[in-house]
Amino acid sequence: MENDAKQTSLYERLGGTDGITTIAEEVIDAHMVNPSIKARFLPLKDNPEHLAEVRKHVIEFFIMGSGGPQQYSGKDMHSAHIGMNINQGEYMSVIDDVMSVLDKNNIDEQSKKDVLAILYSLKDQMIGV
Ligand code: HEM
Repeated sequence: MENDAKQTSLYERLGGTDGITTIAEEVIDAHMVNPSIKARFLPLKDNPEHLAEVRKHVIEFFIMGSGGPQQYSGKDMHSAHIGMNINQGEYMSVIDDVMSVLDKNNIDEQSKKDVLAILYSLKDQMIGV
């Protein structure tokens, strides 16, 4: 019973801090080469300090959002994406990249569904804002 998926936090199922750090890094790397959204992310490479900060925030966000022991120190999702006028297609591309990286890291189906539900719940904070 203790090892039942429902008893294990999403944070643990994603591999804890080390696993989530890898996942978050790979998601950002995937965005940088995804033809539909790379134009949004490639400019971050011009400012490595800022990119390092964004990477740190994305890692913290995943850890905190999955129930792990991490305070998120970045902007709220509306403030982080305001003025970008992100559309549905771009939002789906981000989700696609996340799901591919979860597959690559052998994350189970239930955990993928849990991540999808969290990302979906944030949709209105970043689309068209
Ligand atoms: C559910 C989906 C998403 C989540 C959870 C998410 C999460 C985040 C987080 C945590 C940050 C860091 C904020 C900070 O440093 O304070 C960030 C930044 C950013 N996001 Fe998203 N994001 C999502 C969707 C998108 C989409 C669809 C796009 C555009 C295609 C996008 C483009 C960006 C960019 C360009 C930045 C860097 C902003 C900056 O330079 O400060 N995000 N996102």
